[in-house]
Amino acid sequence: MMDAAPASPEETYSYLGPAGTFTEAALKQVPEAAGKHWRSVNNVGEALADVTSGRSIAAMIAIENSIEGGVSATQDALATVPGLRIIGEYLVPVNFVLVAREGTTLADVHVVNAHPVAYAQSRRWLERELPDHGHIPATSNVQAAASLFEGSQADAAVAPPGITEHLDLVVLAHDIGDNPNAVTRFVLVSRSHVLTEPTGADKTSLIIELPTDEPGSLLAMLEQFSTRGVNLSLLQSRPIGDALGRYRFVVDLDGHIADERVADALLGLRRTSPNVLFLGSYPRADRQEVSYHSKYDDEIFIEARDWLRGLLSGEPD
Ligand SMILES: O=C(O)C(=O)C[C@]1(C(=O)O)C=C[C@@H](O)C=C1
Repeated sequence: MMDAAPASPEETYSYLGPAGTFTEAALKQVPEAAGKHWRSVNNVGEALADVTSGRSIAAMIAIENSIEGGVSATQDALATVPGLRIIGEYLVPVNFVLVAREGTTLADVHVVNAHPVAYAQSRRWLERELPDHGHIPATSNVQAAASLFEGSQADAAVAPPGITEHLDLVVLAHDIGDNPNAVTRFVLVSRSHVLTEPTGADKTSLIIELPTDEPGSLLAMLEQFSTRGVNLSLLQSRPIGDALGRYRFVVDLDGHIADERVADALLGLRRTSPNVLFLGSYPRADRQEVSYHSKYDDEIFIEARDWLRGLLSGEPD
């Protein structure tokens, strides 16, 4: 299965590796990926480039952590790399251990290797137990640990609990994450433009730019959702990067683009925002059915449209 080349692009899934990362744990939740070739890559950009170049059918990437918030590298890549669609969402509980080479004790640890998102989630423990430690960033949690064998300056690494199944390391401390209930949300990204079927328990992801220097434009954007009874589960701003004070908004909403209330909100956004990027509608990881007021049912929108069409074609009302 994993890393057993050669494999056709249709049979290949890219993920942040090497084996043992939380990203790999997320990919294990995808039934269609079972038994296929899993290509280990070093960063989100490489994973998405695999998809856009046709090297892989899909890539699994981390998009949000319950402690650290949105993964900015992922949000920025999705905003700028054209032709991508999110086709699935997966949740992985994240928990960390501090590992070192055989013979190391906690008193020997002065420098720690860690993925930046993992480091941010273990910061309180590290500052308490190793107050003068230095930090070397790693491309993934497993790579942080692997680099202890590759001449790294670090004495220890922050890694997933299963790391000792892959590498010959000792655990210096268990459960060093600042929050035992931390969860990372992953998305499966494909270049397919085929929409996933609505399930009634869906999420839609958008990236929206606002008109520059227009007072109230953020409120106008939010009204597109509130007037159609559409609930948002994520609203985050990210700098566009071309000038100070210019932001784009990353939005996740409850519902599918095939739902009338969501489609109507999208039409409103398209009219009022200079740039709306549709990243996809896909089943929610928790499979929880989306609830909304009955006045936003599909039939209500369809009836209103039929009424207008009738008026335009001269039918009696
Ligand atoms: O390094 C890993 O194990 C990953 O899967 C990456 C990643 C991330 O990019 O956020 C995933 C989950 C954790 O929150 C920390 C790191």
